[in-house]
Amino acid sequence: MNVRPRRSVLYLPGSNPRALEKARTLPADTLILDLEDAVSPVSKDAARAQVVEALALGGFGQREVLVRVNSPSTSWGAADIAAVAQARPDGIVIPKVESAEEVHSVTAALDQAGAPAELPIWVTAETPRGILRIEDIAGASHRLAGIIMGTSDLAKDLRVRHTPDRSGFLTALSLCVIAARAHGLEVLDGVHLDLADDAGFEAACNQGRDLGFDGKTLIHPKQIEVANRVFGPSEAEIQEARTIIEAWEAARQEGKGITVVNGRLVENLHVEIAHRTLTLAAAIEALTP
Ligand SMILES: CC(C)(COP(=O)(O)OP(=O)(O)OC[C@H]1O[C@@H](n2cnc3c(N)ncnc32)[C@H](O)[C@@H]1OP(=O)(O)O)[C@@H](O)C(=O)NCCC(=O)NCCSC(=O)C[C@H](O)C(=O)O
Ligand SMILES: [Mg+2]
Repeated sequence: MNVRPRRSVLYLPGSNPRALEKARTLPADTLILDLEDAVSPVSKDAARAQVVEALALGGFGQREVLVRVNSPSTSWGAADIAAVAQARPDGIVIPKVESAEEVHSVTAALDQAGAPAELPIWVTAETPRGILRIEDIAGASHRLAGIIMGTSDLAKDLRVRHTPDRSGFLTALSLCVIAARAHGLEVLDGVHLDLADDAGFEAACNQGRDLGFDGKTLIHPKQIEVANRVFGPSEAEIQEARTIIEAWEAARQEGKGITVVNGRLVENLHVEIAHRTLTLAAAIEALTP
C-alpha cells in the first residue's frame, strides 16, 4: 500500500516571488503554483516564466509541487501546458474541466510536448457541467491522479451561498468523492475563503474529512496546521488501528473471521482501514524533518 499524505494543499500565485520563496519553508504536504485565477491577465507570461524558474531552482524538499495552468480554451493554456511539460513538476492541474474530451486533449498535448509518461494530471471540478460529468472525467486518462474541488467557482455558477454547513455543495462534494474512489483517484476539498473565520475553517476541515476527502486546498499559511491535524490520524486513531490489527490476528489464529474490539464488530474491512491508517501515519512521520 502506497499512501502519500495530502492533508494540506496550499495555492500560491505564480506571480508572487515572496510566496514562492516562503512556500519552501512551510509544512504543507502539497503546493499548487497557480497560473490561473490568482494571476492577472497582464502578469500571465511573467508568472509562467517565474514558475518555470522556481521549479528549476527547486528547494521544495519533500513537498509535492503541482502547477495549475490556465484552461486550454484560453489564449495562455497551450503555452502553460508546453512549459509545464518541460519544467516537470509533480503534476499539472487543469481548471474548470467539463468533459473527458478535454482530459484527452491535455493528455495528447503533454505527450506531444515531451512530458514524462508518468506526469500526473489533476482536474478541478468547479462548474455545473464538470460536476455532472465527473464520472466520465475521472476515467478519462491513465495520467489522472485526482480531483480538486473548486467551490468558489462552483458557488458562482450554482448561485450557492457559502453557509457554515456548506449544504449547497454537499451533492457536488459527494459525487466527486464517489467518482474519485470508483477510479482510484485522490480527492481534495475546496478552499475556505474567510481567513478571519478560524472556527468555521476547522469545522469545514472536519466536514471534508468525514465526507471522505484526502485533504483540503488552502489559500494561506495560517490554515496549514489545522488541515494537517484534521486530515492526519490522531494518536487515538493510531492506537485503535494497532489494537484492531492485533485483535484480528489473534482471532485468525483461533480460526475466526470476526472479532469484537471495545464492543464493536471487527471484520476484514476494518483491518484494511486500520492498515491504511498506520501506513498514512508512517508516511506523515517520514515527512517530519
Ligand atoms: C490572500 C493573500 C493575498 C493574503 O496575502 P498577504 O496579504 O501577503 O497575507 P499575509 O501578510 O497574512 O501573509 C503572511 C506571510 O505569508 C506569506 N503568504 C501568504 N499567502 C501565502 C501563500 N498562499 N503561499 C505562500 N506564502 C504565503 C506572505 O508572503 C507573508 O510572508 P512573510 O513575508 O514572510 O511575512 C495570499 O494569502 C494569497 O495570495 N493566497 C493565495 C491566493 C490564491 O492562490 N488563489 C487562487 C487559488 S484559490 C481558487 O481559485 C480555488 C478554486 O479554483 C475555486 O474556484 O474554488
Ligand atoms: Mg476556480
